[in-house]
Amino acid sequence: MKRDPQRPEERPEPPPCPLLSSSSPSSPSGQAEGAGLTAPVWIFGYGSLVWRPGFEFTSRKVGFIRGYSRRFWQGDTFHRGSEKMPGRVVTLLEDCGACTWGVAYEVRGEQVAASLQYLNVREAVLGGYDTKFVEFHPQEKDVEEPILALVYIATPQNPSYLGPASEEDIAAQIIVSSGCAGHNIEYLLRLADFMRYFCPQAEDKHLFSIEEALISILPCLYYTEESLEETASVPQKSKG
Ligand SMILES: N[C@@H](CCC(=O)N[C@@H](CS)C(=O)NCC(=O)O)C(=O)O
Repeated sequence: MKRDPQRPEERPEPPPCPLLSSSSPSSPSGQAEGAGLTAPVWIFGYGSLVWRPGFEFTSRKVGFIRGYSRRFWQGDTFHRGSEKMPGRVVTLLEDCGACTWGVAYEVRGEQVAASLQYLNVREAVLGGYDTKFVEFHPQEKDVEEPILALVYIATPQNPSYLGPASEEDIAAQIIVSSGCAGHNIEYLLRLADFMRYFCPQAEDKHLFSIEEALISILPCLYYTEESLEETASVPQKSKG
């Protein structure tokens, strides 16, 4: 039977997450895990993880990673889309002059295995993301050294990768997509809101151009009370 990589149950097994060691209770890491002494792990989120981590964490910091740009270039047939209408979610594009802002979460003790097992399913198995380690730079200046963090990146080799498209086409695809986690519009707007409120100093032309394109297609999303009153006060053109 032809393998359909789009179907989650048929997706090729993702590479094992480096931190989910199959350590036995007798091995040092197994004993540490058993005693809840696992070393803390930092997980960097830059898409839905910034507003819906979905796992328990000890602390979190807003900040950025260097050398990557955020792009709505990953298809999604589960969380924010379907097999017939794949949604678009974000991944990272290697871009040596760029920074991507997001949130790093610190997990400790039993939170480590629980969060990594949860994310392995949500991101790797269902989302097509791989894992790698990056240097995270907290926004707070009291932390000098960057923090090593795990990040989930969807590479062009994964079967759901969609790659570049115009901001207008991406917005149009987002407007018609929804999945098990909700509408793709919510995914875009919550990420844009996160950036506006928590990283107002950061630029993200790609994200805000898509949001702008979406508003021009769906202005109702962004009418405020005042603008509706203004519109109402505009004298109606006489039908002639
Ligand atoms: N790995 C990125 C993107 C994560 C992401 O958006 N993954 C999708 C998987 S396709 C997801 O978890 N969606 C859940 C949701 O949309 O609520 C991050 O760190 O935030």
